[in-house]
Amino acid sequence: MTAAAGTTGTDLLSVRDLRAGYAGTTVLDGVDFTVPTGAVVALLGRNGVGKSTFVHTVMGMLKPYSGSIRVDGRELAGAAAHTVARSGVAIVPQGRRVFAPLTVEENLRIAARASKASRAFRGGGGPWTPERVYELMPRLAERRANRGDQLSGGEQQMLAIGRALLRNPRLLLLDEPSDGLAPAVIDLIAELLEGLRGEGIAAVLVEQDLHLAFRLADEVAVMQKGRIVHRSSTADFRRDRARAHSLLGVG
Ligand SMILES: Nc1ncnc2c1ncn2[C@@H]1O[C@H](COP(=O)(O)OP(=O)(O)OP(=O)(O)O)[C@@H](O)[C@H]1O
Repeated sequence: MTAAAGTTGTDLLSVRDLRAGYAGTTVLDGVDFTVPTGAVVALLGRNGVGKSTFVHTVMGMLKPYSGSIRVDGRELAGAAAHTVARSGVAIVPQGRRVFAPLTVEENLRIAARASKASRAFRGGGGPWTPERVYELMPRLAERRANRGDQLSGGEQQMLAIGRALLRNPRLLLLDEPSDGLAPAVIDLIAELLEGLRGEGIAAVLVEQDLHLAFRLADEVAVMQKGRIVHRSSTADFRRDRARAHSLLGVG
């Protein structure tokens, strides 16, 4: 992932005037959002403003009422999740959601099979395989015979990231990877995600942990009531503490 703030490259993800919600209620109320190719954009905001709803809608897990979602120029609003996945988008869902009764190895093999069946690899540091995931995360290699529900929260998060990588994504949607993890474990996850920067994978990082967001993101966007109300480089956002406080209620 290369530094992106201020770059003039094309946007890998371009979302315009996106409206979505549940059973007729409006949660996303005209979201405009972009991710430059290879960049990491943190999506911040207080609880309940619609961040998870946004990533679910981009992933095709929730159909939007209206608006545009383009990945590499291709319109995907309303497309099914498997079609979005074929376009190179993968999600690491909040709460991890690994297959609890299956081993680490089985979780990874299933993800690898689904990926192989659906599409070809498209660039970067070679296709992801379970072996490559183990190289990146030796902890998972040690636990390969353990069931999903026998893993620690941090190991489950690694497994969820590994499963997403096996989709060979160009764009990762990370929904609160720090959720429920101890600070030392968050640090491990941060190191892992930093290690991916060389792969050229772009990311939307939904995070409540500002330290983690600032450490990983090139740019910051803030959502309030289903709209993006602020966008800047991470460096500018960090400098303007008063603004961060007014937008997020933190100092
Ligand atoms: N499956 C659902 N059905 C109905 N309403 C939902 C559903 N999921 C979320 N909502 C509602 O949509 C709104 C936005 O929720 P969402 O989870 O997207 O917010 P968020 O910014 O990700 O919050 P958090 O940081 O707490 O996860 C909330 O009012 C929530 O109650």
